Amino acid sequence: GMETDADTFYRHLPKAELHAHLNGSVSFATMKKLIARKPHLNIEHSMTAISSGQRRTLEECFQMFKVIHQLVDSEEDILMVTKDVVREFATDGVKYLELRSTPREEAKSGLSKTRYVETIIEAIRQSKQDEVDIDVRFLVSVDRRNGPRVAMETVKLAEDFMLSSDGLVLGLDLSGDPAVCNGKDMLPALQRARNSGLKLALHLSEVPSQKEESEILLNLPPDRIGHGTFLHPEVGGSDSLVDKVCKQKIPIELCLTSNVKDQTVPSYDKHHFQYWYDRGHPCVLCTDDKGVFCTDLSQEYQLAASIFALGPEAVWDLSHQAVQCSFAPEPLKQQLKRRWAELRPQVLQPPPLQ
Ligand SMILES: CNc1ncnc2c1ncn2[C@@H]1O[C@H](COP(=O)(O)O)[C@@H](O)[C@H]1O
Ligand SMILES: [Zn+2]
Repeated sequence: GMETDADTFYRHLPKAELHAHLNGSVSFATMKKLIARKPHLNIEHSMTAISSGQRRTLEECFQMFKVIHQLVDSEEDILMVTKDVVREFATDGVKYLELRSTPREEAKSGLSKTRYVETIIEAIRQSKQDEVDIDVRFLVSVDRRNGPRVAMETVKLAEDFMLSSDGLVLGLDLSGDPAVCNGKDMLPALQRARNSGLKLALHLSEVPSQKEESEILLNLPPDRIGHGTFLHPEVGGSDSLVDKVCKQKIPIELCLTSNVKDQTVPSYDKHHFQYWYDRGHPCVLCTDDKGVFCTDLSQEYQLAASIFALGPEAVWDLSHQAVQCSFAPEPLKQQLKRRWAELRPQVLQPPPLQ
């Protein structure tokens, strides 16, 4: 449809995306190219994305990732997908992106976990060379489904890349189906990651009844929390969990459309953004899986503003705060903050039309 002034404001607003899973971020255009490469799989776009107004269960979402993984299973695919995703975030006005992905080995295409990460790093470098206007860093994901042994291997892989990637690999993400595997078993791997200087972004309390696990993981503590949907007492969490998060000022990555479409939150206006934002807690709006949930970061900011009645200044402060919550080293944070300051007058007080 037509772009309104509001659309323009949110697209021009400089943004930092801190919670984006690579294979969940594949756009419709890229999906078409992948499906054309592998017609024998008989995959249709409706099997990899939840269009507007539709909902699925979290379980169904994890089925979708399996389908997408069939389509993205070679070095060539990963290179294309990463470059496309980076370019799309840049087009949406994202100036800083922390991309995350689970290293996978694929016997069929001869892909190893090391090559998987190397290929993503190569795609990030190529995007920089092509002068795509965005700084990209990478977090290595641990899929809880694969258990503690693989988690430890993944941490070692992440450590190696942290030291050899010129600062592109900054941290570790714990994700995957929360119904599978107790996060407590991941503790040794996560502790090791933390001790070696990897930043930790952990999916926490994405579903109810993970109180005990969240208590334990919050003691690490993580550097950021993904979702945290069921941490507060009103939804079955506890004061003790909220206290831990608040006292340690652990930023929370909030993904509105993701949570509504996968039905962990009943509706946009009931989203826990409100709870944390009202307490002045650091909140970061993110997309989670822009491909699967058919959204982009501009849309997430626009939704939050309209549902929680945020004015332009408040929206600006949110996007500015996201830089502070990032894992970027201090000089890059300062550079990004200067960028934000330069763009501010154009975005908040656009010059009058000629
Ligand atoms: C919707 N809520 C969510 N909760 C937990 N984990 C999620 C997720 N969305 C995505 N992932 C994690 O990211 C993987 C896909 O990207 P990569 O292959 O790693 O790039 C999924 O398989 C899952 O492990
Ligand atoms: Zn996620």
